[in-house]
Amino acid sequence: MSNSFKNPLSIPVLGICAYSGTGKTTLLRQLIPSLAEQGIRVAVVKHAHHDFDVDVPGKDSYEVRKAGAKQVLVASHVRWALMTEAPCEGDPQLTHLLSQIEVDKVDMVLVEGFKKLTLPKIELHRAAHGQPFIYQNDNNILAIACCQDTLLPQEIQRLDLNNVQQICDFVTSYVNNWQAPALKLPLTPACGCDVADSKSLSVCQGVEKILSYVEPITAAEPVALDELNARVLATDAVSPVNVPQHTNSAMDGYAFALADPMPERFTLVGEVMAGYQYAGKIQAGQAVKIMTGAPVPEGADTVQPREMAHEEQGYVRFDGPISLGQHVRQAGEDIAKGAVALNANQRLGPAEQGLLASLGFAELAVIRRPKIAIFSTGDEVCEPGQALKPSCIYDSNRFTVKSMAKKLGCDVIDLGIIEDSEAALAAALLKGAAQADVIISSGGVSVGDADYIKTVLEQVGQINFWRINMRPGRPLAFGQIDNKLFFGLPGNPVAVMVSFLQFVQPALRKLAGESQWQNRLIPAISDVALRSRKGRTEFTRGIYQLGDDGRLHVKTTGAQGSGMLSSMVKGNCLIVIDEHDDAIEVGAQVYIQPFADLL
Ligand SMILES: Nc1nc2c(c(=O)[nH]1)N[C@H]1C(S)=C(S)[C@@H](COP(=O)(O)OP(=O)(O)OC[C@H]3O[C@@H](n4cnc5c(N)ncnc54)[C@H](O)[C@@H]3O)O[C@H]1N2
Ligand code: MOO
Repeated sequence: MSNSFKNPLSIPVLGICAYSGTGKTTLLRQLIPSLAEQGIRVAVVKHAHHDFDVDVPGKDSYEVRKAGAKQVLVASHVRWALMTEAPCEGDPQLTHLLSQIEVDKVDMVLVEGFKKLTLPKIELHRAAHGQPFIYQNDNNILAIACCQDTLLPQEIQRLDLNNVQQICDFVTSYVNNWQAPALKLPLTPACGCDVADSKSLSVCQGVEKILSYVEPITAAEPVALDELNARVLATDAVSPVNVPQHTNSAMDGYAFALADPMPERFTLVGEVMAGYQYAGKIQAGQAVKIMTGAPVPEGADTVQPREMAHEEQGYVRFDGPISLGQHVRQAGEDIAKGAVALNANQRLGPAEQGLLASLGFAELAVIRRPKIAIFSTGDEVCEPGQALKPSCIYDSNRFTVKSMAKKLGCDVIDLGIIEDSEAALAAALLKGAAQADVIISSGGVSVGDADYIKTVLEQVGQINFWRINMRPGRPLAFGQIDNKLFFGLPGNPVAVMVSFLQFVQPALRKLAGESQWQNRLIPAISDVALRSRKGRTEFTRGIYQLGDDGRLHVKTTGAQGSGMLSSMVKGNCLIVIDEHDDAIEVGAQVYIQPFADLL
């Protein structure tokens, strides 16, 4: 039986497998120097029996470990070793062990043992030992090193067990031809939408289909600078001025013309404050006292900060090295007059507002806000603030959806809770279509008896009911009512938010005129083992933080029920488990979508 293995490193990993006594260590001792001659620096991971020890009783490192230290790092100027007490059931995890290797110090890893893992291997075989071949039950064997008289099928690459140079050439060629697998990001066509079967769609197929129906709004309106947050620019913002307007000083100090050789001291001829200008021209050997932001006078090209200068009786002397142009901000160095400061179709936030203010804009043309009509369905759903009826729940979906839509700069029309009746639903859908660009409902898209929405939707528009290969958020209805977009999100509160983030968000951004937007994916190290199912993208709520190793680490928020909104509150990201993965081991890389963009 073989266990799946994914190389977490950016260098090749090659196994050497054999029954014990075949001569693995003897071969490694000869192979490693031969590889070194080829310029290949080798790391070795060796599986050992359970009570192995690298230390000797009596040594300080041994004694402190025996005293209970979970890790002991012993180091000299030539070598260091980290000993970690890590009792675990079964074999140690090779992926985790490999992540300890410093890939900038070696070119490949040879792995001895771990023969059940699906890593590429060379099998060592000695017929005289009477053991069976490993390759017959392991299709990861690249070559067999055996004695000359051993019979092997033609199709197997044969190596001479007693010819180290030949084995070295094979390994060298393997290393030289090895290519790191192409980066497969989840949620992109490259991730292999092929996994989806004919009855269901992968997440990227769903997004692609939805976006093909979205026509960006082009209508624009002038909006005051103060109100531009979350709006999308309708036209390029061309700078009417240079920023900064004048070449000015970045320090409180002295402005002068750099000379070679430098005079011993400069004659102080004046002082210039921010907001004022020095009227004259600076001559060789002269300096003016200058404040941060004040225009550098004509003739001066360099500023020395006050801390590096000594002023006495009308003169100034400078300490330390001085370079031409230091502490001088050139006119237009941030944004030049006539340059495009912000492109059309860019979403504006605080930084963009500040930049537009710095150019003197008081208002700008932006795309009109998309109008979104939102309602919840279900007789069990109650309005917050009212007494909760027996067997009912408060409506949370309308509030998460409204809030996310508002953050995306949409105008929200709240159609309330619609009872489970065909007439009420039809009326709500038609009202939404008459007033809004997009209608979003939640609930009633699965297969429950009271899911009237399906029948009604078939009457009022062209709606598709999809099964998306994802969790949470499997059922999704999408279509058009009177040329307005309709999203029927699933009822479960976490499923609503995840479906909104994956499907509604890109649609609303495109509708609002925003171009080139993509959900952000950031690599992080998983501190926990994660499970999924091949063919399904899993959106696990996670908490990411910077680890002590300076890398981003993530763990789950705990229980992941699709009705548990607390998981969205505790979390700061979704951990996206690709549809090709069914298991993520501790220490493996995963991708996360931080909530920072929207939640
Ligand atoms: N036999 C099957 N049952 C279910 C399937 C399935 O494939 N076969 N899919 C499950 C999945 S996955 C989801 S998600 C839900 C989606 O069902 P609906 O969209 O029809 O939603 P409802 O049944 O109306 O509600 C599901 C759940 O969510 C609660 N809910 C509904 N609206 C709100 C709201 N506004 N605020 C808070 N909570 C709400 C509702 O009470 C239910 O508990 O179907 C599964 N079942
Ligand atoms: O969409 Mo459902 O259970 O996947 O929440």
